[in-house]
Amino acid sequence: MTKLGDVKTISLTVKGLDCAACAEKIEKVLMRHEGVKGITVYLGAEKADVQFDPFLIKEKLIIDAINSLGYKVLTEKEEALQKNFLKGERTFDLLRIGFVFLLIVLSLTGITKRLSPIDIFSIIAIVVGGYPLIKHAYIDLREKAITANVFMALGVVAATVIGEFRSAAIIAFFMLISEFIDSFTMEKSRKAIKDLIDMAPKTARVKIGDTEVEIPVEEVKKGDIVVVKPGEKIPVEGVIISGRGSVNQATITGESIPVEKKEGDIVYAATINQLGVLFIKVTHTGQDTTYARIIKLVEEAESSKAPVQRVADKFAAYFTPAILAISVLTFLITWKITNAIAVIVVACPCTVAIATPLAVVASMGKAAKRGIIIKGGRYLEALAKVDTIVMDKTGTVTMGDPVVTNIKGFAEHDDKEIISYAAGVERYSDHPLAKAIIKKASEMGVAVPEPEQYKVIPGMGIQAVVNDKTIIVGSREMLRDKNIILSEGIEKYIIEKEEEGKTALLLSHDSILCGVICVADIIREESIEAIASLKRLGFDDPIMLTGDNPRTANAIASSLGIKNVMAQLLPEDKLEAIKNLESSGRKVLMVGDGINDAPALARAYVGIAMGAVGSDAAIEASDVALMRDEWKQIPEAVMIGRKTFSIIKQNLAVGIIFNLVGIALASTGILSPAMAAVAHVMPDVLVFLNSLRLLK
Ligand SMILES: Nc1ncnc2c1ncn2[C@@H]1O[C@H](COP(=O)(O)OP(=O)(O)OP(=O)(O)O)[C@@H](O)[C@H]1O
Ligand SMILES: [Zn+2]
Repeated sequence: MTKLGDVKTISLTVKGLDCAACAEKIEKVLMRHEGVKGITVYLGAEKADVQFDPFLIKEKLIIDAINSLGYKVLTEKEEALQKNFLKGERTFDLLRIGFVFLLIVLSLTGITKRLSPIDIFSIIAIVVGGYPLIKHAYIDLREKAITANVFMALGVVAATVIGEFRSAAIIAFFMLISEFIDSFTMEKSRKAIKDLIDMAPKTARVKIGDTEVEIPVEEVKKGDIVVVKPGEKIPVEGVIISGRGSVNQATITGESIPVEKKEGDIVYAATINQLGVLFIKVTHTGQDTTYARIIKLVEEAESSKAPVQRVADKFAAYFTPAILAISVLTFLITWKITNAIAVIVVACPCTVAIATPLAVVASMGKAAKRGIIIKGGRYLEALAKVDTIVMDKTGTVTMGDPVVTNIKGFAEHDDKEIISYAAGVERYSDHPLAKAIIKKASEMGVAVPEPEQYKVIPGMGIQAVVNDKTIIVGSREMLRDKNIILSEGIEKYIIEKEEEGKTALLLSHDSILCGVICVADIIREESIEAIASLKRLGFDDPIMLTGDNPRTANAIASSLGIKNVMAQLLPEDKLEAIKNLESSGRKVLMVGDGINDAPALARAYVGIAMGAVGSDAAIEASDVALMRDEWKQIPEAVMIGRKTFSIIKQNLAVGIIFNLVGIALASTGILSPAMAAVAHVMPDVLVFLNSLRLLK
């Protein structure tokens, strides 16, 4: 039973959304209904998520409300038929345009001047062509919205009233074309996102007893065993329990060089098994798979508007009343109704409205296909504006998979003893340094004792009781707090190792220093190249942040060509460092692995997480998630941002200049209403062609 106050969410597929104005209209109208709690419209995904109280309003009423605005909400069944449906609608549109065109040609070839067959043809054209315009205008007016539709209808009606039948027919014709282009362009820019969705597998072959049954992918449950043969798409996310394969993960990472997968490895939905037979135990299905979440992120990303779009929306809001005023003024000054009609006809708020979403949707889809998930239009714009690169050390410029390189025992402790105590202390730690020590212990065949009274000091080390001794493992700072003084010889040894880029961990028991363990992490080769290309993009002074000591940090930084290092930072200091940079006016692009630098990633102007595939936390914390663990995607993401933003600016300029020039020419009578209608279509086409460059 539903009761008052319950909130339910439905996700509707809505057809006919052409520009930001549509989204706003739906949001405004629906919110007026009692019981509707919230609504988000995703233009590119053609979706609306509606939160409502089922006690107060029925689902059907919400759908009807959207339909009554002239859109079409698809039921699941209709959605399945969507493609054919769309095709049908398109041919119908084309037929209508063709028909009106024919009538105009006929009327233009007429010889006689009297209201005769020619004008009658024109009038038929006006009725057929004008009908959808007038219908849309009526719907908008009923909602008290003065939109482009209203203008167009006004133009057609006004021209008809003063007996300019041919002009009216031509206006109707070009308005139809303009609407057609708008819907077509939005659809084209959605292509990259659509491609992603289309790649989702539909069926899975599940092993039941000794037989294999092919079932729809929605019916696969967690724990099922799915069989995937060579050349087949992997339908689910899971772990390989037997078999080996060569898997193309391009759908997720954008990288089409296949990855070798064996027992125990994770495979992702929508990737392709090129070689070998795989038996996969399902861990994630449906909306929980990495693939489904990537799609959802990209779809929802649009609701985060680029700031430049807010400016455009504002412009569009003032634009309409301004045009009406100019049109009236034109009439009052020139006393020519045709000039006033031309003004209304040439004015085109749609170009300004679609300029940004067109570019944003195209770029996000394109980037997603390459394994770069950008979580919103505003991050595309932010990527174009960042001026400072900050990166984390461990796991970001290094592999995050350190190994123990040296062990040195003092005061009669041998290597095995040192590593055994250290491993005991680190036994339950997730820190990469801890993993290195535990791995070394097992390589040396040393047992890992059980720690007690375990105390972690973040960014410093760990203290624990092992075999009745109080042991500390950690940085120099950790020991300094305990008043443990290092001899000159030990100090020299540590400095030497640190200058080689190794991290020295000190081990003490009962306030006596008894050993040093050196750990080294491998630098990612491609980070050197990527940092060099970032410098070419104008990021002259990249900054490295680390909790490690300054000597080790500097050794690593200098091999990357980085001069600016902030070392010995506690986790909260990293956040502070980003805050300080931003308050000094810098726009920071932070690169991290999303594991222990999530707050800094979230705080930065743009946070990019490396190797986010398989790490929910990293995808969550970042603004841009890289599905491939590759540095070269960072300059690529910056380039995508810059290119998109410059195309948006060009689009807006085209829209604004065309309108200004067009209105000037129309009000002075240089553009006739018919010519104005032709001119109206041009900026849309230009903006469309310009945005298509992003899909390349
Ligand atoms: N579990 C641990 N065992 C031993 N030493 C530790 C441990 N955790 C931290 N330390 C010491 O504290 C220092 C800083 O650790 P922190 O976790 O802040 O940075 P990190 O992950 O090593 O490097 P980065 O900041 O570049 O990611 C380490 O270099 C190490 O000396
Ligand atoms: Zn000792």
